[in-house]
Amino acid sequence: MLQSPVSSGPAVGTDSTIYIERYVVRMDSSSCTFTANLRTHLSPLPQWPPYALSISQSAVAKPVARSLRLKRISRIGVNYKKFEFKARSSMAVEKGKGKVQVFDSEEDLAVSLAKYIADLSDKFVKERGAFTVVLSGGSLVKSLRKLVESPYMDSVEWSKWHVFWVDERVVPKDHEDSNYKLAYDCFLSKVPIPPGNVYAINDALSAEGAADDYETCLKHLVKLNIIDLSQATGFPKFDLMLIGMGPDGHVASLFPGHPLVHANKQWVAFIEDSPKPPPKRITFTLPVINSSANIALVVAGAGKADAVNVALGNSQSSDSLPVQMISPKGELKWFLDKGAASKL
Ligand SMILES: O=C1O[C@H](COP(=O)(O)O)[C@@H](O)[C@H](O)[C@H]1O
Repeated sequence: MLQSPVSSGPAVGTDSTIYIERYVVRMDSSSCTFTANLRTHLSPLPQWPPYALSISQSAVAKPVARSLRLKRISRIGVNYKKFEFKARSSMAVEKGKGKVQVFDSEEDLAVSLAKYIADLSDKFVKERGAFTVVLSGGSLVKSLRKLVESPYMDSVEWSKWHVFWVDERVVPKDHEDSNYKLAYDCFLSKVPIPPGNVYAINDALSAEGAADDYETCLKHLVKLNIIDLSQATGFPKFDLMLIGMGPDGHVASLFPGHPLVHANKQWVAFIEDSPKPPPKRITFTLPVINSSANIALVVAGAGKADAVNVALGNSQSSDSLPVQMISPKGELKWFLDKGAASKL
């Protein structure tokens, strides 16, 4: 089974043939599992808080799906092969609300996402000596799996990463609903990010307390220049937010029709009546999300096609879905698989 480009990822968006230097061929599956011994994993958790130590409709063009032609050319050795490779994604289409890329499969999406994240990591580490990354829960985390493979495992400067959550369920960190646990099992436990750079919520507090505590922590990290502050908005400016979307068009824990969507004062808000269980959660507010330097909206699966169509299609619907309210000061990039883009 083809797993990861070793020396360069497949460039996308052109008709041209792309030469991939080599692919690692493995028979095992890379999907994450949840069989880890959490107690062991949770033992090195950092203290909390760690400092006591977020189309122009006329411009919409239908993405053109391209087919994969994979032809083996030659290679020495068992694991390394050279392929003639046709890009597996459609052209990147510029829309008023960002750049949209549609991939033939979620696997191709994951390959491109890894390269995008690694490139941004390089850029920010060079520019400011740190990389602030905000994760979502849910299906987004599985799409990060290529980052824990070659070449990124060795090339990314993990020690410079600072990891946050755009939303978190107020449950113990070893609970199946915890976004922290999901990220830990699938991603964080496999990369050498210093535990003190992983900012989980204080799960001993109420939802309100956890939101206040998280906001206090963010403010402290702004003072330390670990997180940038947007001069334009006065809200924190994260280097990259990796945001998933629910089938109903919710992002973070901002749900359609919920008043929290309009919260514009606080950085971190709490919710105790989330329509999606569990009910108690904390979430970044939209002004924080939209102050990001970069946002990747990662959406896979036909079950989300309707919401994607509302957000990016030609329908004249009003701004009713939270995902439509993502409009960052920085760059917005959509990573869609064919299923998610099937109604565009
Ligand atoms: O509850 C949540 O849902 C969204 C979407 O999850 P998905 O599994 O449909 O991708 C997620 O982005 C968010 O972080 C999470 O708390």
